[in-house]
Amino acid sequence: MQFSANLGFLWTDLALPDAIRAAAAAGFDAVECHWPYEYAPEAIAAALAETGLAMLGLNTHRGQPGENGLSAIPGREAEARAEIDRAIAYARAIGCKAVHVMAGIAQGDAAEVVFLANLDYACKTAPELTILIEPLNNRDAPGYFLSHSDQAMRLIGRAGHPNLKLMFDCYHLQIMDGDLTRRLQRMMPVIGHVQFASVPDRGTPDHGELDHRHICKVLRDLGWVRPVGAEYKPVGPTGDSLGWLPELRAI
Ligand SMILES: O=C(O)[C@@H](O)C(=O)CO
Ligand SMILES: [Mg+2]
Repeated sequence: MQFSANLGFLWTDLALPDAIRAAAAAGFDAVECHWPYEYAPEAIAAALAETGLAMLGLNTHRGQPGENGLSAIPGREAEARAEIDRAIAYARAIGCKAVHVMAGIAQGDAAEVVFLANLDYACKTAPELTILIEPLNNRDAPGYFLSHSDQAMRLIGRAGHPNLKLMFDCYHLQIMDGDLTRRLQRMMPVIGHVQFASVPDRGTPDHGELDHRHICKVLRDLGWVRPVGAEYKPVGPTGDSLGWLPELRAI
């Protein structure tokens, strides 16, 4: 298996270009991030070129403090699309192939209509990119519009864009939906990226209620060859948290 270091959680003590270098030195196959916007894209592109790593994904901006994205919020369409444009431009500038469009805190039919319209805009604006949507668990992200994988599947079906995919984060989906083996098998055709962390503490993928060796074997048997996102919160220095990597890499 191959792994991508999620630099939203790993090496957060370092500036993003140095975090990319640290991930390369630790043996990761790729990197991904959340919100890189405080860094000039040239600095990120240079670190990626220097290390040979790809940046697999980045997120649209969350909005004001306390917000968690704008794309499903009625009345905020102009801001949401400006953030989609900004994320797409940034992704293009650094050669990143996926943008996670964050829905925001909203509920109901009007939110769904707005989210679908904004996803349509993102998919048409950047047909060469993968546009990701990610169900988040409602303990960490109360009120977030998208919290179940079946809900995401319905939205992807209704949107009808081949570049709209599911971010299958095993951590969130174990909390919200469970049955991850069958869910991975069933949803594989529309999965654009996979992430994981232990449940319930969002720590290293070597303890807790999820067996990550099993998850990796399921992914391997389904023909998944892309790096899986290590999106966990290390307790101490990131470099001291990588004991899981050799065993899962050997699967
Ligand atoms: O799981 C997460 O929290 C992230 O993948 C994300 O993009 C939203 O914060
Ligand atoms: Mg995630």
